[in-house]
Amino acid sequence: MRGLAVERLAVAVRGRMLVDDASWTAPAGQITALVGPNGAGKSTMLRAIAGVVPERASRSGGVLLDGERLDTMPARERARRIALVEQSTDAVPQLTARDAVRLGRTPHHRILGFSLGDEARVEAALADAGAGPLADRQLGELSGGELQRVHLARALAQRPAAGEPSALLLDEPTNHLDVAWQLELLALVRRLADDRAVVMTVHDLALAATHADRVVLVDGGRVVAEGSPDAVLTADRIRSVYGVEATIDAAPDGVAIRYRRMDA
Ligand SMILES: Nc1ncnc2c1ncn2[C@@H]1O[C@H](COP(=O)(O)OP(=O)(O)OP(=O)(O)O)[C@@H](O)[C@H]1O
Repeated sequence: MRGLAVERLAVAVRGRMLVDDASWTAPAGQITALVGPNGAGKSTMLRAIAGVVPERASRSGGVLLDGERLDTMPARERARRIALVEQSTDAVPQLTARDAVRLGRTPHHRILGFSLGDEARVEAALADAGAGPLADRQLGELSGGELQRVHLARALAQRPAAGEPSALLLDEPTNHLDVAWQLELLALVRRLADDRAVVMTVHDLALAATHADRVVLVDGGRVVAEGSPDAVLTADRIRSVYGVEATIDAAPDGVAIRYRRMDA
């Protein structure tokens, strides 16, 4: 399969399973939404795929990109293929947005360092993520949504040349974004998914059902279901995983979901 395959991934800290025997796929050319309650293990899964695990954690299982094992690949090579955009990347406040995005090109540097081609990729990534006007601002003075766009630009700058297998992992990318920027971001993510696997964690199940091609539902570190949004996001599953009643309706431009408490 072209894309990402997660095979029996497990992450444990002091005997506690944060990710528990999780297997799922994210085909290239599609957007896969990773959904589940707070603490379900979504961020831990994305980080483990990118090769990052908590201190003193043990990890097992495999991750393949286009059939090639990522977990045994040298870190630099893996960093060229997998870009992870996190909710709260430890940003250096004095860095300008452009410099932060330049860091995304680091895994591609050869001995001579930054090339003109790298500069062009940085400017294009800033523009694609809607962060062009922010390029000379310092990270410490940006709003949450502005910072989110800079993080996305950095991941875009990191991606390899077209045609090379790659995956983009986005942890709550719509967080902090106003509605207009959410739609911009989702359109951009759709374009990026054209030739790569894109995985995004989201809490908004209607957004996942409307914009993702596939949904992976996790709970307690385990995969509860995976497949098309309408197969995975049923009222029964939402009740058993989130403990709320849901009414799911087809809307002209996607899916609308209303929630109420079980005892209401
Ligand atoms: N460094 C760590 N050490 C120990 N436990 C951790 C660590 N990081 C996360 N956890 C625990 O792992 C579990 C999964 O956390 P994770 O952040 O992956 O969940 P999530 O699904 O992304 O949640 P949310 O929707 O709230 O962001 C949680 O119980 C969390 O407390």
